[in-house]
Amino acid sequence: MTLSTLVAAFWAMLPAYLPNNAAVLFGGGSPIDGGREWNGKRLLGDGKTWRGTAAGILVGTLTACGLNRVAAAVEGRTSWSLPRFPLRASVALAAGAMLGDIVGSFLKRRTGRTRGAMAPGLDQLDFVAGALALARLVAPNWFQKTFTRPTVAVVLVVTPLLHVGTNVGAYLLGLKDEPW
Ligand SMILES: CC(C)=CCC/C(C)=C/CC/C(C)=C/CC/C(C)=C/COC[C@@H](COP(=O)(O)O)OC/C=C(\C)CC/C=C(\C)CC/C=C(\C)CCC=C(C)C
Ligand SMILES: Nc1ccn([C@@H]2O[C@H](COP(=O)(O)OP(=O)(O)OP(=O)(O)O)[C@@H](O)[C@H]2O)c(=O)n1
Ligand SMILES: [Mg+2]
Repeated sequence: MTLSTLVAAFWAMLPAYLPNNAAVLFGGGSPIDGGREWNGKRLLGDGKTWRGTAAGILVGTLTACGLNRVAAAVEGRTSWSLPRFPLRASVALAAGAMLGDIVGSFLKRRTGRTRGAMAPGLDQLDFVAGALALARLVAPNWFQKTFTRPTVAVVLVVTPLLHVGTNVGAYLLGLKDEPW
């Protein structure tokens, strides 16, 4: 795991990382499932809101646009490979992260976990699966160039660490009711 692969993986994943942070900061309001239940359990729960999802997609897409400008500004001055994000890849990473997180919540409700309950592994990787799957679907050539096997391996190892770290950080700052 070289530093260059670490940087490329983190860079490529930022448009999928920051949507989760944005949803924490700007989320709330009407739940996506409208309070609907299935077999006596909520479809998604109050933790998945329209505002949080929209904020996440917007912030993730804007993050990718900003990273493209940073990459252009430092081009030639760094040996690191800083991927550029086509618009459809940007939106796919951000929307896929939100969609993956929503599917994670759907599965958590089906297993009887209440909103905010811990689901180790699922909590840390549901949004990664959604982001990578949607990006691969809508921008296959870009995806293949950007998410090489080593990069995906780094993403799968490093993301849970970052996820736990930022959740604990947000909990300590009073931004989340639980540190996961
Ligand atoms: C990484 C380690 C070991 C320690 C990190 C400590 C740290 C960075 C604490 C910051 C906490 C904080 C206040 C962050 C601000 C954003 C925020 C409100 C985070 C809360 O979100 C937590 C969580 C929500 O996801 P969930 O709904 O699925 O539970 O976020 C999940 C984390 C990820 C999706 C992956 C990790 C995310 C990042 C590395 C992005 C963090 C980026 C920033 C804190 C801003 C820095 C910006 C750039 C461009 C580097
Ligand atoms: N699509 C989303 C995702 C997250 N959030 C906000 O971000 C917080 C943290 O997200 P997460 O940990 O994924 O939700 P939980 O509250 O833990 O709910 P669940 O058990 O369904 O994961 C949520 O409580 C909610 O306030 C939101 O509004 N909309
Ligand atoms: Mg949670």
